[in-house]
Amino acid sequence: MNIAIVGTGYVGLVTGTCFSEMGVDVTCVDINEAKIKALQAGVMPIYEPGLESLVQKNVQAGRLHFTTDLVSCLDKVSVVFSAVGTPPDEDGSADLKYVLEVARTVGRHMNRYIVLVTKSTVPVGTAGKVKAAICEELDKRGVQIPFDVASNPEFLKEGAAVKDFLAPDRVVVGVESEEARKLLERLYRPFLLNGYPIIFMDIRSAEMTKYAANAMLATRISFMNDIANLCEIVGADVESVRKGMGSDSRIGNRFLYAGCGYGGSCFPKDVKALIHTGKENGYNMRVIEAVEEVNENQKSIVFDKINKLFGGELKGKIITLWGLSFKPETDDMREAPALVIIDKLLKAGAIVKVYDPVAMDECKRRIGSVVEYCKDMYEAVIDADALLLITEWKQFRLPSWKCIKRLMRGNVIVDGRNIYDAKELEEEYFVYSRIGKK
Ligand SMILES: NC(=O)c1ccc[n+]([C@@H]2O[C@H](COP(=O)([O-])OP(=O)(O)OC[C@H]3O[C@@H](n4cnc5c(N)ncnc54)[C@H](O)[C@@H]3O)[C@@H](O)[C@H]2O)c1
Ligand SMILES: O=c1ccn([C@@H]2O[C@H](COP(=O)(O)OP(=O)(O)O[C@H]3O[C@H](CO)[C@@H](O)[C@H](O)[C@H]3O)[C@@H](O)[C@H]2O)c(=O)[nH]1
Repeated sequence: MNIAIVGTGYVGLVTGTCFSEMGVDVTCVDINEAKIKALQAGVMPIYEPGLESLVQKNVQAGRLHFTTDLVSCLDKVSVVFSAVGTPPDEDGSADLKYVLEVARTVGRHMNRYIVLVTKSTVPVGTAGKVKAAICEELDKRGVQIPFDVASNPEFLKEGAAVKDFLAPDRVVVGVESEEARKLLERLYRPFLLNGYPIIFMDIRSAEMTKYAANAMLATRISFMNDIANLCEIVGADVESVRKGMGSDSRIGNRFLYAGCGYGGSCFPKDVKALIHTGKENGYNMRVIEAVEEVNENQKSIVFDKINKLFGGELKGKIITLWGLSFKPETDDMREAPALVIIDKLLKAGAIVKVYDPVAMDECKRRIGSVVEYCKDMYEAVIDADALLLITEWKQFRLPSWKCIKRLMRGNVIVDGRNIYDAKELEEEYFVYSRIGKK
C-alpha cells in the first residue's frame, strides 16, 4: 500500500515512520525545504525518543521517503493523511488555512480515487470544508474524479509519541463511505492484529472525540491544580490527596498531577478551540472556560511563590530554572510554563539562569539571550539565590543537594512539579516550597 503524509512535524513524521514500520510505502511531504533536506540527510527536526533509529531503519529499507513535492506522489497513493498545523487564530478558533491548502492541492492535481484523511486536530465540520475545497478545484478543472474524506484524529503524546502510535489505547476513524472504511481498515489491520481497538464512527463524532478527550485531560489537571491551591490554604497536602483520590478505580491515577500548569501545542489551543466552537453555536462551555482560567493562573504560581519568599524584592536576585520544555522528553516549548515564569522574573528585575537537557536551542530561538544558558544543571545553580524546578526531567529527580548547597549563594528551592522530598531538603537547611502544600 502507498500512502502520503502531508506535514512532517511531530504528528506527521511519527505517523509516516510508524506506518512504514508496518510495511507500508510512505512518502512524507512538507513545504519546509530545510526540514525535508535535513530528513533526507538523516537529521531529525525534533527530539522524540526512539524516532531517529526507526526513521533510519525504514529509509534504508526503502519504505520511507521525504519530499516537498506532494503533486508528484498523488498518482501513486490511495490515502493521503493531512497532518499540518492548526494553530489558534486570534479569537481562539483553529486556523484551518494549512488544512484547506492541502485539500486544494489535492483537488488541483489528483487523477485517481483518493481518501484524504485529516489527522490534524480540527473542529467539527472541517471535513465538510475539506470536501468543498476539493470539489471546487475539481470543478475548476472540469473533471469528475471520485474521492472521500475521513477523520483520524491523533492521540499521541510528545516524548512518548512512537510508543503511543505503535501501541495506541484506541484508533478513532470517522468515515462516510464503505470504500474509505475498507481502505483505512486495511491500513490499520496490523494494529487490529495486535489487539488495539479501532473505533469507526461518523466524521463529525470523530472530530469531536479529539477535542473532548483533550478537554477532559486538561480538566483533570486544572481540577487538581485548583484542589492543590485550596490544600495550601487549608493546610492539606495535594500529594496525599492525589494518592487517596486516584486509588478509586473510577477516578484512576493518571493525569492527576498538580504542577505549574499544562502547556504544549495541544491542550491550550484545543481547549480554546472547543470554547470557540461552543460560542459559535450559541453554547457556553462553562467547565472548559474555568479549566482555561485555572491554567492561566497556575502558570504564575511558581513566580508568585518565589516573589513572596523574597518579599517582592527580586531585583538583582539570581534565579535558576531547571527545565524549559513544556514536559520531559521533548524539546517543544510551545505554551511552556517556563516562558511565562522567565518573563515575569525578568520584568521583576531578576537575573535568570537556565538549563534543560534538550530544549536550550529552542529556548534561544524563542527568547534569545535575555537569560544565561548553562552547560549543565550544576553550573546553572552557581551563585543562585533560588532554584525553580519547572520540568521534571529524570536527571533532576535525585540531585546532590550537598553539592547544590555549596554552589548556591541562597537556599530557596521551589518545586513546580512536586518531585522532591521536603524532609531531605529541610535537613540540608533549604527553604523548600512546592505546589499544594503550605
Ligand atoms: N504535537 C502533538 O503532540 C500532537 C498530537 C496529536 C495531534 N496533534 C495535531 O496534529 C496537527 C499537527 O501538529 P504538529 O505538532 O505535528 O505540528 P508541527 O507544527 O510540528 O508540524 C506541522 C508541519 O506541517 C507543515 N506544513 C504546513 N503546511 C503545509 C503544506 N501545505 N504542505 C506540506 N506541509 C505543510 C509545516 O511545515 C510543519 O512541518 C495539529 O493539528 C495538532 O493539533 C498534535
Ligand atoms: O497529571 C498531569 C499530566 C500532564 N500535565 C501537563 O500537561 C501538559 C501536557 O502533557 P501530555 O498530555 O503528557 O503531553 P502532550 O504531548 O501535550 O499530549 C496531549 O496532547 C496531545 C495533542 O493533542 C494528545 O494527542 C495527547 O493525547 C495529550 O495527552 C504538560 O505540560 C504536562 O506537564 C500535568 O500538569 N499534570
